[in-house]
Amino acid sequence: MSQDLNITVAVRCRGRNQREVAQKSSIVVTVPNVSGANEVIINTTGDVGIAAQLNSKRYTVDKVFGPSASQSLLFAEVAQPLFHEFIQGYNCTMLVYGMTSTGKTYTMTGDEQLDGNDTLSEKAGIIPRILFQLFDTLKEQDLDHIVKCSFIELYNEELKDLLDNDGNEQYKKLRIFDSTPDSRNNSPKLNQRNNAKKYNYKLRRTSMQPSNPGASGTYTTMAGNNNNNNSNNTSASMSQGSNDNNTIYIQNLQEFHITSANEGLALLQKGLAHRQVATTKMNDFSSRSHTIFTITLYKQHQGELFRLSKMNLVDLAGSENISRSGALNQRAKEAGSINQSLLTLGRVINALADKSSHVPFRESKLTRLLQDSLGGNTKTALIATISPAKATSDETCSTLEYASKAKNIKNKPQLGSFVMKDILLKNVTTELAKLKSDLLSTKSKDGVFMSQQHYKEMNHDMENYKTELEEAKRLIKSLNEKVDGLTDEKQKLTKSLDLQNIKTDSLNDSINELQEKIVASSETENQLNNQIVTLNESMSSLKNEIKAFKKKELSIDSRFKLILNDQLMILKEKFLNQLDDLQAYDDESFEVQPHIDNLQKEISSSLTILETNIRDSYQSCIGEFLKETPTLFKEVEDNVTNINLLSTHFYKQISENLSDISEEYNNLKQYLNDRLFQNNHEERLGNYINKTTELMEQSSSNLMENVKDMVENYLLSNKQLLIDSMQRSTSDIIEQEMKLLKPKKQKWESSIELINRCDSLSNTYFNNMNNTLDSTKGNINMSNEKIKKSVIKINDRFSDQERDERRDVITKNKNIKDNIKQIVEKTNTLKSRFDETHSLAKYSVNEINGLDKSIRTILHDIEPTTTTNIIEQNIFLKDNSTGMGPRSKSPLKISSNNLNFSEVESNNNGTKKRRLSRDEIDGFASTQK
Ligand SMILES: Nc1ncnc2c1ncn2[C@@H]1O[C@H](COP(=O)(O)OP(=O)(O)OP(=O)(O)O)[C@@H](O)[C@H]1O
Repeated sequence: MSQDLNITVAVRCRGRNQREVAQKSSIVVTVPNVSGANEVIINTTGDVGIAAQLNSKRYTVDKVFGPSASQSLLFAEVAQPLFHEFIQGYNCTMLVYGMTSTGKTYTMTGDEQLDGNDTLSEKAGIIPRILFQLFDTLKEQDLDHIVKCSFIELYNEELKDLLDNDGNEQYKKLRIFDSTPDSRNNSPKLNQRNNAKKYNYKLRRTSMQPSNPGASGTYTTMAGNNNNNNSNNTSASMSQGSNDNNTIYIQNLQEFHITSANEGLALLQKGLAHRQVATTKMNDFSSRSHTIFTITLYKQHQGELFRLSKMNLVDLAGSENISRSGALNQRAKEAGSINQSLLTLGRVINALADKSSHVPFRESKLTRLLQDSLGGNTKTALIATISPAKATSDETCSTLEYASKAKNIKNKPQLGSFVMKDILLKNVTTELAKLKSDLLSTKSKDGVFMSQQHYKEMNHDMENYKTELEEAKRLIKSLNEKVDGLTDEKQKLTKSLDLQNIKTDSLNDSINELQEKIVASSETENQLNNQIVTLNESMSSLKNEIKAFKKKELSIDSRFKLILNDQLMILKEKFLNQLDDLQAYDDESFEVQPHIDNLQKEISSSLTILETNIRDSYQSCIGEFLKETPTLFKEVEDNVTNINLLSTHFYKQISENLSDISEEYNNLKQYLNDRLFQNNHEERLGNYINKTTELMEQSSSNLMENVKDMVENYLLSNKQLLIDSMQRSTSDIIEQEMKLLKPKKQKWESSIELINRCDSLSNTYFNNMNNTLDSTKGNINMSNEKIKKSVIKINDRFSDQERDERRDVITKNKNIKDNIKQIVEKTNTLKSRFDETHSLAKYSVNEINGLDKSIRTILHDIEPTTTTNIIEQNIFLKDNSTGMGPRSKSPLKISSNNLNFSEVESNNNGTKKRRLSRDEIDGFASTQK
């Protein structure tokens, strides 16, 4: 007779997670740090002190575990006792229940991976630990045994075998059946089950093949207690509550025979991989389904007798507050389904706790599956997981409510049924034989040896497979066609992509070329700038040299003026003085004409040489100017021409490049329009590309236009700037120079006029002097004649004696003597004066030579420079054009041939000579200044 036993209820409270810490959600749950209490206190009011104690809610359970409770502690305290029952032959169920993200999966499964030494990690949950404990215990007990596993999922009220899938998504549909003994007897399905006729014939590649008995049967019970001891154990009825004979069966559920904990772990991992998990606001890996991992144990009891027991390990999906979890669409649907099934579970718990006459097991699949575990024949433990945070205190209260209620549920645990070894063996052998036979038949293709039912099922399966195969073939064909089409398209696209790549490459090349050209252009531009700088420097040096030249010119001018004026004045003064002296001897005459002629010649030749020298110096100076100026101007002109040429070349190159680019763009556009995406089904893409191309083209051409305009404007403005600045500076300089030169020229011209006037005055002076000398000579000759005639008369008058006497008389005649003496003295004085005049004239010639030398030195000092030549040439060229150029003949019209030093005022007698008045001399000097 079985004893009623309460469900064991434990509460596990984790620490606050990162989200709760981030939300600054305070801790409202009081639990021991590790374990040791059986009460959970929750203060939802926010009171402190005694008020808090009074107003807090208290929930009593069997065991309470705090945040520091380890997985091993939980296993030891809650799972291990139940495991012992299981190994004794009891059917056991362990459930984890609680709000989402409170640690249900962590508690039930935890870290299921093995470390390098094939041992479990500290974080391993209950299932891995049970598997290891089981095989360790079986090994210790050294009893014959068979262990099998199954893994089911309840997702959105749909049952799924998590171990069924073998790489494809086709799951066999699982169906729940429950039957009374009557229905079992009458049910064809039950008959099938009883006869162990239904097997899953799917061959397994691993050692974990579904094994008979029961394990591979189509019908599997959730509870191992089987009232029908004669059965082959593929069916097990389980007593539940008052209805002992109500049993749950799951059609098509597969069980896998395992021989080690590792194999069980592998199955667990495989099933978990297929479980519905999603990320929610509350949990990154939230389980969206309920799962049940079942371990079935056939353990040798006594002799040939084996005991069947089952351990159901249930990980429920978490209840969640949809508004808080932020679930939408699929997640919201899942949450609705989860909450619905949990609500039913809660009602079942309530009904069982309240010992209600009606327990709503059938209201959800979850409660139907757990029918035997809650109030049935199993030993059950429930672990309620909670969070300590205030944010979830409502859900925590609700969980604790159910947990404390569940504590009141009483089960009637029963030992599992016995199975005879021979039956087990027989079933296994039969199954093996069938499998072998099927295998052999298949291999030899000489027929089929199987039951009618099996054959029908096979046929049915075959038909299904055929249909599936046909569908698959059709699918493959259509997929192949699609693949072909896609391959063609891919090839076309690849080709066009290649072409496009080539075009892109060439475009890139063009762009690179253009960039190089732009770089070259910028270099040219730099060169131009440098040339402009050099030109500017030349201009400034030219200005400086012009300034220096002007200075020199001024100094030459002043020195020349000074020398010319002074020397000429001195010369004239001397001549005039001598003329005065000469005129003092009015009536005297002697032979001075040859000296005067010589002197005249010498002075004339000196003046001619002086004139020639001055003219030569001036002409050589001007010649230097004229020679050098064109060179510089030619250089400047060449530079400007070069700049022009370079600019034109650069502009031409840029224009060519721009037209190349524009052509490339046109080609690309043409190509994009004509060749790319011709397929109609790509129309939208084509339109889009065309639009994009147009936009690209538009923006590119805009860009190019901008660049072109910019470069063009830049070049033009540069060119214009250069020309303007050249023109401005040149014309400024020319203008300035012309302005400065104009008075100079006038002065030069006036000085030349003065020299000419001086020349004519000299000529007059010389003529006068000649005339004076001629008349003096005439007077002297006349005096001579008179003397001669007087002597002849005297001679004629007296004889020789008389002549002697007369001579004596004459000699004696003091007057005559004195007269002759006077005449001789005068003649000597005149002669000496002439000598003096001659030497003075010589001195004057020397002076003039000195003057000539000074002028030469001054002119030699002027080093004609290129820049002055430029300006001079420019000026003279300009003057030529305006009729202001240099005279073809020297302006110095000094004629030495007609050089006269005195002006003779010819009166009618031709004897009266006039001296130049002092006023005339002063007037001449002032004009010279
Ligand atoms: N006691 C604990 N100690 C350490 N970490 C824990 C504990 N409980 C839960 N966690 C961690 O909290 C996270 C959520 O846990 P878990 O996924 O097990 O919650 P759940 O209740 O199964 O949630 P859901 O119902 O959404 O599936 C996991 O990262 C888990 O490792």
